[in-house]
Amino acid sequence: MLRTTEFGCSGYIQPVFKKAGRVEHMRTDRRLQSLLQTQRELMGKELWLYIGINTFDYLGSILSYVVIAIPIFSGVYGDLTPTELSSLVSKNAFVSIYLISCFSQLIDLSTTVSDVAGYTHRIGELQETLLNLSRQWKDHYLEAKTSWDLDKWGLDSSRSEEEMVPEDTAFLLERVTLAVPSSGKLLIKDLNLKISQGNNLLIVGNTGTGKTSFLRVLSGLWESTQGSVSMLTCFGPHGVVFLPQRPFFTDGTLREQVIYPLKEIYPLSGSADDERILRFLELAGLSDLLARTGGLDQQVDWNWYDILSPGEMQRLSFTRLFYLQPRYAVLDEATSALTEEVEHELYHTCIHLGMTLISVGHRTSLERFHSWILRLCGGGRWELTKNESTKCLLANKGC
Ligand SMILES: Nc1ncnc2c1ncn2[C@@H]1O[C@H](COP(=O)(O)OP(=O)(O)OP(=O)(O)O)[C@@H](O)[C@H]1O
Repeated sequence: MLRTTEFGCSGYIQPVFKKAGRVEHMRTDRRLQSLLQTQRELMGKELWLYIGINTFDYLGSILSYVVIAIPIFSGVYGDLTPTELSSLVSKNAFVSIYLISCFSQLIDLSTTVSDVAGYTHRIGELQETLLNLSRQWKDHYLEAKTSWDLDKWGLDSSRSEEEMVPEDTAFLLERVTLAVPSSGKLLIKDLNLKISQGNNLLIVGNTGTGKTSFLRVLSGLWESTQGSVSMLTCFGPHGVVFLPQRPFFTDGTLREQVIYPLKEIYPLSGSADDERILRFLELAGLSDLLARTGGLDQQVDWNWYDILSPGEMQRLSFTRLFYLQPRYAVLDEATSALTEEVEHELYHTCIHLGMTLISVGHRTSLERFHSWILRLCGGGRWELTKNESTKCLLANKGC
């Protein structure tokens, strides 16, 4: 029986899947029929090829006797003794059969060659795409920007003084226009924005107005259509960490989930690291997870997506964020599965740990943690407003 995970469903989708059993059965059946139809067509074509090859093999050997029979019966070899004649017939049959076998091998070889050509073509295409991607990557991002140990952009002495950007700035956007790459739908037009330390930014707007796309541009996944986007800090604990809408988990122990994507620092980090992780698990409300896994380093054979509820997944991503403690945290609806109270606690901890937040969210309760609000209105329109009510709240680093 197929497990639900083989359909890409986590345990939390099972009830829906169970009720939709008949529909799924019909859809699977339809796909299977289409697969069988393709196989039938393929077999139909291959059948004629194999009939041709085998007929050539068998009839070819008979044909050699027919060919030699004509001169024998027409008297061309009338002066040969029966022994010489039989030797001639067998020699002729041997040569013919050898020739036919060589032809058969050539035909077999052509099938193999066409298979190899197909594979080579695919590998070639993959290589070409990878080359193009790496070329694009090199064109648009300095190698140093992707490094975790990047020196600050502001310290680059090759830049003139006018070009210098304050060290506490993470992103600088100049006249940025953004459209969906596949459809060209305009999302943001002519946006100027500087995201610097201590200025938390909340991005709001209706569904599909481009909030997540804007974060994609900040992270460098998408390019802006016009204008320039500069990321002036590095990815990682000393710079910026992105928390996506759907948390990402690797396979492995609880510690590996928390410290991801760091791996090498453990076990050098020692017991102080354990204490930090335990504290952050507690702050994120996940102390019970330790009992479920049997310890930080206990190997587990489950898929983390199957055993955690959506809310627990978001709490675990926050544990990771607390552990990495970056200067900037980009949160894409990172608390959508949690209650307002929990959201309040998690945001409070982030601010307390000194992070500058760039959040996407729909709840108005988020506004209190952000000093700037960028509202995307659709069709490229946007509004950037200062949220005065948070002044003392953020200054006190508490709510
Ligand atoms: N990978 C993609 N390929 C093509 N179009 C995309 C892709 N991702 C998003 N879009 C389109 O870009 C537009 C903006 O999507 P985006 O996810 O940024 O919206 P959003 O404001 O974050 O929405 P939501 O509030 O639902 O998360 C939508 O029309 C969407 O269909």
